[in-house]
Amino acid sequence: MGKVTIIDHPLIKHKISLLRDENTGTRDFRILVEEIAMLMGYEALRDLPTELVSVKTPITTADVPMLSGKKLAVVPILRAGLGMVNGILALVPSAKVGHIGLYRDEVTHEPHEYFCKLPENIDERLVILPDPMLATGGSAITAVDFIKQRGCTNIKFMCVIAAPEGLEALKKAHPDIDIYVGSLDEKLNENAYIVPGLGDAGDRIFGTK
Ligand SMILES: O=P(O)(O)OC[C@H]1O[C@H](OP(=O)(O)OP(=O)(O)O)[C@H](O)[C@@H]1O
Ligand SMILES: O=c1cc[nH]c(=O)[nH]1
Ligand SMILES: [Mg+2]
Repeated sequence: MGKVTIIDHPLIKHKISLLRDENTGTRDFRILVEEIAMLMGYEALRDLPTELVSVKTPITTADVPMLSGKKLAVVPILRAGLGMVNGILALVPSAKVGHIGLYRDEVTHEPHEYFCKLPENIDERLVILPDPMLATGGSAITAVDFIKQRGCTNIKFMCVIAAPEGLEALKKAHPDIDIYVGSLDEKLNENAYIVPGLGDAGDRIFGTK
C-alpha cells in the first residue's frame, strides 16, 4: 500500500504562497518550482536504502552509510513537470530522465498523450514522477499507467498542489504508489482548475500566456 504525504514545512509553504501570487513573473516562478521540487525530493527520498561501506578518514577507518546503489529515474509529465526536474537532479545527479508528454483537453479535461520516451530498464528503477499540479488526476493516472505498463513497481508521484478530487482519484486508481503533495487545496472550479491554485503551471513556467 502506498502512502500519501502532505508535506508540512514552513519553507515549502512560503514558497508555494509566492507561486500563487499572480504578480510572480516567469523567472521567479521557475526558480521557486525548482526549489520546491528539491525540498520535496529531500522528503520523498528519505527512505532510500543505505549500506555500510568502509572509509579511511584522516583519523581512522570506519564503516559509514552510503546509498546502496538504488537506481532512479525521474519522469516529468510535460510540460510543467519539466520545471521540477533540476531540483530533483540536484539531489540525485546520476538519475536517468524519461519524459511523458500529456496535455489536458480544454473542454473534456481528458489527458492526451503526445510523447513518451523512457529510460531502458526502467522496471528496475525507483521512478519519481513530478508534475506541479494534480487537478482531476487524469494526467497523473495516465502517466502511472504508462510506467506500470513498462513493469515498474516502485513509483513516487510528486506534486506542488493537489485538489482533493485528484488526490482521491489517483489513490483509487493506483493505491500502491507513494504520493507527495506540497499543498492540498480546496477544490476544482468549473473549468477543472485548482482553487485557490496558481493558474496554469505550464504557462507560468514557460511564459506562454
Ligand atoms: O489532473 P489533471 O486534471 O489531468 O490536470 C493536471 C495536468 O494539467 C497540467 O498540464 P497541462 O495539460 O496544462 O499541460 P502543460 O503542462 O503542457 O501546460 C498539469 O501540469 C498537469 O499535467
Ligand atoms: O489548476 C490547474 C489545473 C490543471 N493544470 C494547471 O496547470 N493548473
Ligand atoms: Mg498547462
